[in-house]
Amino acid sequence: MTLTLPAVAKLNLFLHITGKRPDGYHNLQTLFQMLDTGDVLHFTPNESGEINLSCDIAELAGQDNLIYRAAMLLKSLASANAGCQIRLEKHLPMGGGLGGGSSDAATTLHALNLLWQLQLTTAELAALGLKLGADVPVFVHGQTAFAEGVGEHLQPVSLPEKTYLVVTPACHISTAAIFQHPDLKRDTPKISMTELLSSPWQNDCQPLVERLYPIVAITLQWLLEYAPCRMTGTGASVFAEFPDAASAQHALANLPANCRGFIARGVNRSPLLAALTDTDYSNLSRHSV
Ligand SMILES: C[C@@](CO)(OP(=O)(O)O)[C@H](O)COP(=O)(O)OP(=O)(O)OC[C@H]1O[C@@H](n2ccc(N)nc2=O)[C@H](O)[C@@H]1O
Ligand SMILES: Nc1ncnc2c1ncn2[C@@H]1O[C@H](COP(=O)(O)OP(=O)(O)O)[C@@H](O)[C@H]1O
Repeated sequence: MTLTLPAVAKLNLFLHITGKRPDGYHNLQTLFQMLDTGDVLHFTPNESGEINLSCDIAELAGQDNLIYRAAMLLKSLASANAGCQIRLEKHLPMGGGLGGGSSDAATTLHALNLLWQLQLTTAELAALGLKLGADVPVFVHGQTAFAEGVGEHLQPVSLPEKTYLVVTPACHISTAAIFQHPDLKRDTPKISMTELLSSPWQNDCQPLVERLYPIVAITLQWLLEYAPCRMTGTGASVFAEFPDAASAQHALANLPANCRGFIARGVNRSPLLAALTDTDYSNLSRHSV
């Protein structure tokens, strides 16, 4: 049998950097919006004791993929012959501030927890996920949430479910390079979630990224013709909220040549969480190998 599960994207509706920790990581206050769109992963368990990852994009099939690394974290808790063939259908732009790699890792943790009958709780999976990346826990929990710390202290938030146009200009931005940059604004005062939710939303990385990557600034100027817009994460993707899919489609039809774009709906509960809670997987492992 094969278990197929989604791994959706996120937007940072706002992203404030409130300080730098002694270990070099930064404390954030951010609002993670789950989208209904993303990658798809297929898990076929076996008793080979091996993890095999395949993907049409050859560079993603290696052992540095977050999917492989997530599987190896669980492998150390499973029986020696626990194995799995994993196929990644990659749809999300990579390195675009949409969290695609982190989301793939979170879906992998849930899938193998089920298939190998490890019975880890969501909180335990999130703690394991944090070893892989600051963005992994929010995808493990699968809820639109306000986050603090490096993104691991999460408080679910219920937002109106809006339509977004997400646009990714053709440039690759390293998250680490933005966080290391001396000009990054990293002293935004920490304020309460209630105050944040009712203040204008901004991304502290955006001014620096716009300066270092003019294509991001140009893309934001283009999108601003249609709706107020912002950058997600450390970029390069930008997004705007639209009243309906038709108006988002109108902007998408005029996308600049050097950009990719897609329309997605914001959701309070990710499709992964919906699949995990709405499906009865209790018989899964008996039929799985
Ligand atoms: C900034 C955010 C906002 O959602 O998004 P992205 O643009 O990457 O999607 C995330 O916090 C990114 O999370 P993630 O992409 O998992 O980052 P990680 O792999 O943990 O870290 C990459 C590098 O960024 C820096 N880093 C990351 C997170 C953080 N809170 N402080 C940091 O200083 C560190 O230098 C780290 O070595
Ligand atoms: N499953 C994966 N999907 C995408 N990228 C991955 C994956 N595993 C590792 N990576 C690496 O992580 C980097 C950041 O990926 P991604 O999560 O898409 O971006 P971001 O953190 O900006 O949202 C990629 O450039 C790629 O080298």
